[in-house]
Amino acid sequence: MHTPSNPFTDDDALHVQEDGGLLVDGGKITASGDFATLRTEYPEATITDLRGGVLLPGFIDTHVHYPQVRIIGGLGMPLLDWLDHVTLPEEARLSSDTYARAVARDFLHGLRCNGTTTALVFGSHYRSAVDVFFEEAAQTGLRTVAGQVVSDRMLRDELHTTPELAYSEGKALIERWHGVGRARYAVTPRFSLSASEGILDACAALMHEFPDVHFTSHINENVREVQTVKELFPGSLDYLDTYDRAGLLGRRSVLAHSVHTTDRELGQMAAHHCTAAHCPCSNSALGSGLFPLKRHLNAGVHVSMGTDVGGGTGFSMLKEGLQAYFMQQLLGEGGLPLTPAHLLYLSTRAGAQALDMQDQIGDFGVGKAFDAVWLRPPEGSTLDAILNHATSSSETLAALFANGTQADVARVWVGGDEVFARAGFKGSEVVQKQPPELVS
Ligand SMILES: O=c1[nH]c(=O)c2nc[nH]c2[nH]1
Ligand SMILES: [Zn+2]
Repeated sequence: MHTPSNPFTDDDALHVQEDGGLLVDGGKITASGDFATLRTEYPEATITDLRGGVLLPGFIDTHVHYPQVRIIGGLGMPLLDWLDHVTLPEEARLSSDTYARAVARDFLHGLRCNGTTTALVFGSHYRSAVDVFFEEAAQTGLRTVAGQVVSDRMLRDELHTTPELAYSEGKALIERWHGVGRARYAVTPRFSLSASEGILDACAALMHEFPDVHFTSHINENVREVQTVKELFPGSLDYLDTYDRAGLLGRRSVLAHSVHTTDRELGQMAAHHCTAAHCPCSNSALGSGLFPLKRHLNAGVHVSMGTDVGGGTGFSMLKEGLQAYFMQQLLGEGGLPLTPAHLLYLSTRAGAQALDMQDQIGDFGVGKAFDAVWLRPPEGSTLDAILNHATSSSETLAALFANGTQADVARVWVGGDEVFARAGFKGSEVVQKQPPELVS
């Protein structure tokens, strides 16, 4: 199942192939269709038999923090208290490269064992911890867009930098990592609350010098945060304007949360072709608010989804999709009822568009990389029972979002390379050189 078009504008966006096949060559999809037909057309192809499960495009998480994997679950606080008491003390520990490497491994494992194949990752405030992250990411084969987080006020001294250092360290990281293997760079001021105009200008200088890097930050997440930003930037029209004036907004800009965004800001986000990364579990856990999805879409703002680990509650994009659905239900008249096709789109293709990678990933179209997650619930599990009795593909997809967890992720590929296999599903036992006799 995949969504090669946008279900918010196309009622037939969900494509389902029962007993389908994908021909993969050099990591890319070169043909697709009915399995029996493909088997006749390509008799020499090695077959990976994925019956008994559902194959989806790999999930694309467009907002997630690498230093926060070990503090997931700090419930009971609003954003600014949670940052002070839980998050920033942990982020300061990444001054140690040894600690940072262990955290990076935990983080990357969390992504791939949940079926996430591409992520836009908030890095560390420490340059060396960002190097460590990219080194470890290269080992896993995941696609990562990541950057050094920069701030020069309101956090803790050891996490602050200067505009000059932000520029020089950012430049060195871009030159070392951007476009190397599956890594890309994102210029990442933490949020305007912790950034002077000088830091935002340093970020803009990097983006001017390297026009194909990405930009990401937070926006309009929490009412107290929004008020403080207003006081800190008296010359700006609103929160978005603090980034806009610095020249940071464009097609590759992803702004996380956007819960309390005004109509003026939405109009400007659309005009700049920015993406809002909706993080429903984080918004629920930190009590930030209910994301106005309908207003974003009506204004023409592109929306993707992120887990926001560790404000969010885990790496599962299935859980995130379900929470997005819940929040729209809770909004009543103001909400947008979401179908399983919307949830799949938000978890996959919408993320590819946010990263301007829609020509390479996000669906199973011919020419795309084979980035995929095979969901196969353990035999005897509740989800297994539900899927065995589902009467339509839409029911199957809804059940995956409502019940699916990490335990249901059996195999994951990026560019045709297997990056995760659950115990018992390691490649060789289901790959056969000769086509098996089909068993109905
Ligand atoms: O959810 C969030 N997590 C963070 O780490 C953060 N920093 C600034 N604003 C933030 N919001
Ligand atoms: Zn965040």
